[in-house]
Amino acid sequence: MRIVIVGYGRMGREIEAISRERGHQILATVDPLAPGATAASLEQLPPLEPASTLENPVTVIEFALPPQIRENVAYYARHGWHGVIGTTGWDQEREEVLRPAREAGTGLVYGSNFSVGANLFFRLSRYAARLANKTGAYDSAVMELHHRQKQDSPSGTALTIAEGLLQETSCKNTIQPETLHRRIEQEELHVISGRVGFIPGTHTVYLDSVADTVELTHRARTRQGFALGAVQAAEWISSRQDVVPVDEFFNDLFQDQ
Ligand SMILES: NC(=O)C1=CN([C@@H]2O[C@H](COP(=O)(O)OP(=O)(O)OC[C@H]3O[C@@H](n4cnc5c(N)ncnc54)[C@H](O)[C@@H]3O)[C@@H](O)[C@H]2O)C=CC1
Ligand SMILES: O=C(O)C1=N[C@H](C(=O)O)C[C@H](O)C1
Repeated sequence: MRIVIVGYGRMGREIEAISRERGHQILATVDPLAPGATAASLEQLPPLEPASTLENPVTVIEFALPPQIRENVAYYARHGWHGVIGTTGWDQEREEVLRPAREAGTGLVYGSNFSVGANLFFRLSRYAARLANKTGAYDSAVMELHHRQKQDSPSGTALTIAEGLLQETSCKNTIQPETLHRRIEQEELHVISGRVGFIPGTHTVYLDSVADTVELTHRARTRQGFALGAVQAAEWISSRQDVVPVDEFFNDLFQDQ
């Protein structure tokens, strides 16, 4: 695969290492600040030869920051690049961001967490919430802890977990990500964020009743799990022509339709 890496920070460097281990070619790394990047912006990148085609695609893997996501995805679509978008913090403009790729018919897979473990966890926490909901006895909440450098809050992963819980919990209909200075309403699902030290990403779902608490936790030990999943998703999307959430990649991997 011919890969361009956009965002050459902690994740970009992990992705470069894993891509090389898997025999892929890194055409360029793009980052306005990171030392060692090939170009500071997409516009400064020389034309890639040969250009991206369905038979010989360029696949971009982006783990950057959200302010320029709209321009970036439009650029990838214009150049016929397929892509993996791991950048978080742009959920509220999802459809506008993805539209150019849908119109261009390039393959694009996006998601808040590309690790196998987190994607197992999305499914397990949703299943647990479904069972708890049937009893009518359990309240729920989500808590996430990340390193001090993280810029968005709550994490994209916490929001994905929370969206899954909302789907399964009849008495809740809204995510509450703020610190509250009042009693929480029954229909609000509290999502609590903490920032400390170097934690790569820990997410806990609480299902709490008068009798007991069920706690489900996913704890990333390093960033390698995120990066390996992203490179595998890039291999998968490079021969497709649709725009899909990462869930679809994991449906194939888990053979869970
Ligand atoms: N989906 C997933 O599995 C995961 C997603 N993430 C997300 O990936 C993103 C990056 O995470 P890290 O690598 O830890 O952050 P980081 O801060 O180490 O690296 C981000 C890099 O992106 C660069 N950047 C900012 N705007 C850019 C642009 N327009 N074009 C190119 N580069 C740009 C910054 O200069 C920085 O070097 C965050 O949004 C984070 O939440 C992180 C881990 C896993
Ligand atoms: O910024 C991070 O580090 C992470 N971001 C993603 C998120 O926002 O969910 C994934 C992972 O938790 C690490």
